[in-house]
Amino acid sequence: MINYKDLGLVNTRDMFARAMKGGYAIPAFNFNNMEQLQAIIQACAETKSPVILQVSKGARQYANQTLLRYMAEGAVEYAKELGLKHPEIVLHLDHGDSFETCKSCIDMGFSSVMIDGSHLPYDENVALTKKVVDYAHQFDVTVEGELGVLAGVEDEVSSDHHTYTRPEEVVDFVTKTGCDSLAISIGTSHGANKFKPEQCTRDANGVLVPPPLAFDVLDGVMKELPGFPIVLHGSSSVPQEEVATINKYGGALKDAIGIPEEELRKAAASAVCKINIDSDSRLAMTAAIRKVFVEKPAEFDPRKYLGPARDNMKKLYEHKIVSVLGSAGKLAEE
Ligand SMILES: O=C(CO)COP(=O)(O)O
Ligand SMILES: O=C[C@H](O)COP(=O)(O)O
Ligand SMILES: [Zn+2]
Ligand SMILES: [Zn+2]
Repeated sequence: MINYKDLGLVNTRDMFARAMKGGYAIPAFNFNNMEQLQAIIQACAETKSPVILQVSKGARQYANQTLLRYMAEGAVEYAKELGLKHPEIVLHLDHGDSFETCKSCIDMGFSSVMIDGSHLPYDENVALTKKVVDYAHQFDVTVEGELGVLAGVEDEVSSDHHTYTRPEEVVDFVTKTGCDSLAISIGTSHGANKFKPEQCTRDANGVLVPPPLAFDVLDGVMKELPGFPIVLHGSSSVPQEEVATINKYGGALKDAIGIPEEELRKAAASAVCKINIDSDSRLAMTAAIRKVFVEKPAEFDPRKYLGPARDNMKKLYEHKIVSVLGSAGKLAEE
């Protein structure tokens, strides 16, 4: 049993309270490998931003959960080396799928967990989330629950149909479970193809324009739960210049489209305190690597393509922090 506080990590409580007051959101970036983690920490150190490092089930399988945990511990020291006296780094389990997974993360030093019972019948979601909260809170670990189903991977019935969060359920859910934040569904989804072309319109230049998010649902939730931290999953913007680079250098991404950054700015200014971004980092990494492979086909030192990939991800993370989420300069102590 290791407590995250001994690793220099923090939970989300204070971070979210400040983000709520200040009208900005904390970036939640997924990481699976060293270059991604370096890019995240470099971006946070330069912008003096708090950050949530997310580990998914897929990341645990790919990289090993113990190794990722030690990498996050190392990230605290790395952030200090880069000049932050008091880094604020959360190590968070993304989409925890069982009590056992959440417990094992808490026991090895995670400071925050998501228990995703959104696909379960309501009462089962409540019971599972409460069980995780009761365990987590003994160690001051914060818990994110979820109500509503995101389109796509979370929605196994059909990807056409998604279920927005029902504002009339949120007070009951939060009261019964004691969760610290709530992920909601208002039209975002995971991956780089968030909308079908037929759901979109086209602007004067023929560029796809996605349908707007359901801000009325977010408003409804905020009315029911004033001051409660809300989380948005599936919030990559799918930068079209990265998509174009990937396709120029041999990729085959079709109809890739994300959430316009203007909508994320609006969400960040509201009760949305955590914005999850993974796909954009994957696109930035892939674009940079493809470019090197095509332009320098004789290169075989991985540092020569993973280095540019890291730089491109760092640029993306900084952009999100500074120009979209507004978390730059928001550390509690300098
Ligand atoms: O929600 C996410 C991780 O939980 C990531 O969403 P994106 O696929 O939009 O980056
Ligand atoms: O929620 C999804 C995240 O982007 C993690 O994705 P993954 O399950 O492929 O690691
Ligand atoms: Zn979910
Ligand atoms: Zn997610």
